Amino acid sequence: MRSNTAPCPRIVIAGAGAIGCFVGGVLAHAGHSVSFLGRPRILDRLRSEGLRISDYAGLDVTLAAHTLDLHETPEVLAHADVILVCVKSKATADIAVQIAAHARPDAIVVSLQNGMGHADTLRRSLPTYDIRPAMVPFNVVPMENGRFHRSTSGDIVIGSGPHALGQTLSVAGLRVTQSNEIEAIQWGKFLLNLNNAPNALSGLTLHAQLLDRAWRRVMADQMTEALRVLRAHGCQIKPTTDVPVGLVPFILRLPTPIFIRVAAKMLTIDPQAKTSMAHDLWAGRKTEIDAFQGRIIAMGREKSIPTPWADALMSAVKAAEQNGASVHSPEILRR
Ligand SMILES: NC(=O)C1=CN([C@@H]2O[C@H](COP(=O)(O)OP(=O)(O)OC[C@H]3O[C@@H](n4cnc5c(N)ncnc54)[C@H](OP(=O)(O)O)[C@@H]3O)[C@@H](O)[C@H]2O)C=CC1
Ligand SMILES: CC(C)(CO)C(=O)C(=O)O
Repeated sequence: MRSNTAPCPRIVIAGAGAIGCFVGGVLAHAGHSVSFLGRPRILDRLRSEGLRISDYAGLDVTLAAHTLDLHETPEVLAHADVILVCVKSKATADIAVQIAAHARPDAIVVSLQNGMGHADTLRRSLPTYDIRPAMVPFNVVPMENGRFHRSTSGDIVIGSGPHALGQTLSVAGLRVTQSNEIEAIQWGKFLLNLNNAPNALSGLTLHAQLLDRAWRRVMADQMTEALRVLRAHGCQIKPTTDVPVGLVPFILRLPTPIFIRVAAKMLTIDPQAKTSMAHDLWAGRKTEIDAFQGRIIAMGREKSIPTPWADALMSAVKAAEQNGASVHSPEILRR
């Protein structure tokens, strides 16, 4: 970034989808200069309807179409002080090449993606850039007519670095903090993302899935399996909530009436929320399963730890990607 104190950096959203449109919309609404790089599928809707951003706390704003700076080609990256990478895991290497081709060398590149290792992928093409991994704790639901609704709470955390970027990006409706422990924080979120696959296969909203004990047991069992693998690798894990990670599987296995009382905070989700993988799978798009269960399978192999849950969920999601999504029961996955 040109200056440590640049009051209003130019921000480019690299990948205008659910997270990119919501975060970019909130920043633009707060007065930041924001450009959106995305696909016609999304941008055409924004051109005709504007960008509507809403959240669980009552935010509901439409940014008029003529105020939006929308781009389908990467030349816009040349104007960025800050690039927020909001593409899915598999698109990271491609966007890194585009950033390398167009962005200024002093642009700060922040990965707002789920999964581990995206900062490293970006660094391979951008070895001299200030690259910041980040963790987005909340869910954004892409809705009809160019509306993006944030359905859960939490602050974005970005890795510490030379600029007080968290402060710059914090605006009304969106708090961004910085941390020296970003990798541990990302592992904490990674554990939650292991539920993206069961949620997608269940066909349920997150709220309905959490109220179903059989699905909660699936979540608990695969989290226990993943914790064994991550601990064998010595990974530091910081939970995204006040509950220690080791306790979460126990809480998930509780009978539903007790779970509802103990985990009231976990159930504070808007009724329409589904994971990003659910949206992809049911729209016939490829998912991020390789970055989630795929990672556990690979890490398990390295330590000769069997990962039957990750294997089963991987197979079910790959089959659904190939043959079309269908509603699964928790019992089918248990076989
Ligand atoms: N949705 C959510 O609630 C949350 C998502 N995340 C994470 O954030 C990341 C983004 O997720 P999400 O917003 O849901 O994803 P989306 O698929 O909704 O948005 C990404 C968009 O970027 C586009 N894109 C990909 N490559 C390029 C490119 N080179 N140039 C222009 N546009 C491009 C994609 O198009 P195309 O599909 O054609 O490639 C897509 O429209 C993921 O890692 C996800 O796990 C994190 C927290 C919550
Ligand atoms: C739902 C949430 C916030 C956690 O699993 C998410 O990260 C996603 O939808 O990808």
